[in-house]
Amino acid sequence: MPRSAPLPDDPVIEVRGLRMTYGSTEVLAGVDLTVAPGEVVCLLGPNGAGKTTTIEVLEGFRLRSGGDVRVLGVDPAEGGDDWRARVGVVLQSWRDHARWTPRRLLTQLGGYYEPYSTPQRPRPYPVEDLLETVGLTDAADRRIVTLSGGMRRRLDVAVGIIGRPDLLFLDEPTAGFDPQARRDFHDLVHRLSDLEGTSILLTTHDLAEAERLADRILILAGGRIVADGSADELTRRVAGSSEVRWSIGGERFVHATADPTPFVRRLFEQHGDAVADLEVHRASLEDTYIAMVGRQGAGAEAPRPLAGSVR
Ligand SMILES: Nc1ncnc2c1ncn2[C@@H]1O[C@H](COP(=O)(O)OP(=O)(O)OP(=O)(O)O)[C@@H](O)[C@H]1O
Repeated sequence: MPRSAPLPDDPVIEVRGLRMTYGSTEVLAGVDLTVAPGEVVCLLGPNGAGKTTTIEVLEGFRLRSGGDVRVLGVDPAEGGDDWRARVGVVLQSWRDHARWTPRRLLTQLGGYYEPYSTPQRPRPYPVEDLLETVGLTDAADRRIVTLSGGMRRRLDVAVGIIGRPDLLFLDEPTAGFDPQARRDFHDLVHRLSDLEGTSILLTTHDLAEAERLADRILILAGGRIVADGSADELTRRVAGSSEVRWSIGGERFVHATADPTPFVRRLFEQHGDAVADLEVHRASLEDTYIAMVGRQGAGAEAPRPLAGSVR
């Protein structure tokens, strides 16, 4: 049945039952995910979980084995030039045009987007602005082959956004970035999302980065999405508890609780000034991630408590 034109509030990505097998190996066993317009969603998962595979199917670079996939209302396997012009891609590694300069490459690529410019979304991004935005102004006329790894990566990001995409895919965009470059990149993602309304799906192994950037985090493990929510939601849902540590008269205590405030209040009501060395440790996204992925690996269903009460 033909689909009607997508509405502005339709999901930019809608995936149901995505499957991918390489030979006899099933990598994706039924992935469901949705990305709303303007959302920044981060896909996490261990090495080999299938994050790049998922992203490349959505980009239209890989043919899936099964399932229903819509990106900007179109099946990426059938996306035409006008669809592709609305999608920005930053691959894990991109090695081409080594003898060109960043300015020449971006000018050339930008030209391809001109026919797809609209009053709401002028295309391409002005090259000088973009060079400035990604911090490559001073390197704009150097041959690409002479750029450092981090500068190459900035150029990769610039290539991904030169067409002012509605939807941007970023596969491990900050691998090899120094802390300053990483912070600049995070600012750029916020700007793209807040000012340009760009929807973004990114993969990373840096959980602090996921926490800082993502409106929503998806964890891919065992071929499926095993967790979907904001960093706070996942931490509460999966780990479910904070850890309170204290000592009284030199003896140390630990207690796990979902709600540490009333627990600490009672502790002081009972023991007053005798309570020393008080620490409240909220489960981190890393605790949550390890619990989720570990649970998947063990095939167990019950949440694993982070800490038990010793008294
Ligand atoms: N073209 C291919 N042919 C056969 N197997 C492949 C192919 N591409 C990927 N794989 C396998 O599929 C699995 C998922 O790979 P993928 O690169 O999607 O994982 P990933 O989650 O992105 O991993 P990483 O975090 O290490 O980048 C891996 O076991 C990989 O070896």
